[in-house]
Amino acid sequence: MTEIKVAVLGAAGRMGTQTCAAVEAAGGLSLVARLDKDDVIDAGSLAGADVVVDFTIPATTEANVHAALDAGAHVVVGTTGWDDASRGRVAEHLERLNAARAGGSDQTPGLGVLIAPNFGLSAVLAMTFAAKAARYFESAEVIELHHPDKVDAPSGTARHTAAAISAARAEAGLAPSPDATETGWEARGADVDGVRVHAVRLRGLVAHEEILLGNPGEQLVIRQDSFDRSSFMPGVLVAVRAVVSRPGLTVGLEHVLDLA
Ligand SMILES: NC(=O)C1=CN([C@@H]2O[C@H](COP(=O)(O)OP(=O)(O)OC[C@H]3O[C@@H](n4cnc5c(N)ncnc54)[C@H](OP(=O)(O)O)[C@@H]3O)[C@@H](O)[C@H]2O)C=CC1
Ligand SMILES: O=C(O)C1=N[C@H](C(=O)O)C[C@H](O)C1
Repeated sequence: MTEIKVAVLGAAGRMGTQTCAAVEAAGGLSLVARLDKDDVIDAGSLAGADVVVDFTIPATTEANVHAALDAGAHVVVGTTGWDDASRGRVAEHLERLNAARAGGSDQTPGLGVLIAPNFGLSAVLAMTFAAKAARYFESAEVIELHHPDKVDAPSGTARHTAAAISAARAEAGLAPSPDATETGWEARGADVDGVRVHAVRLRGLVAHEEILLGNPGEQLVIRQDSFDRSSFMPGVLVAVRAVVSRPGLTVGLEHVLDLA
């Protein structure tokens, strides 16, 4: 593929605006469609896009992905709100479409969907380091801090981080983090796969995460800060270029960056 044609969903939003500008400025990519709320997503409105990038809202992102796939496009998703069930439905959709393609005369590679809870390199590295360190610590908690216009909590990044910590702890045979709390559970944050996650919303912030790992007499703190949404753009462009040759479902930019 010489030039990758890109359509952006949620194009008028905070991330969509920056994504359109980044695609327009990038070599080898061209922006062919900007869609937002109330725009129909089909082959016509996507204007021949090879890759659709979704930065919309949790309530609509899954439906957007199915519509983009039905229009024959690969999809990069930054929107939050995904769970095992919604990811499973997208994986099934991809299997069906790609099996039909393989059986036909069309020899183009299968379609791919890349869902990345966070495109920031500092965040992807923080999650990777946390997953690697988790097996060595008795206690693990996550604090995510965001701008107060964010509609969901805990953040998709914190959910992904907690899931990775939880999997590492389970593999190492660790017991649950010690916690003698008997009252006031509402002050202990959300339970995400057995890891406590605390969400802060504060004017002036963009997107930040701290992973606290504790042992008797010591603590490891892993912290990342996105001070500006420009921090997400290199990762978005990496994902757009990668998804066209990654058939099926990929969750997490760490797989594309060979960090997994
Ligand atoms: N993976 C990552 O690295 C990052 C992910 N995010 C995530 O991306 C998502 C978007 O964040 P952000 O840009 O800050 O949010 P915004 O609210 O600024 O943007 C969302 C945009 O989507 C539009 N929209 C709503 N419904 C639809 C629809 N059905 N079809 C198309 N567009 C629609 C909104 O329109 P209207 O305002 O008119 O409703 C708005 O323009 C969030 O889930 C956020 O958590 C954010 C930053 C980084
Ligand atoms: O809404 C945001 O701003 C962000 N959302 C993503 C999330 O929920 O993890 C990624 C980043 O934290 C910014």
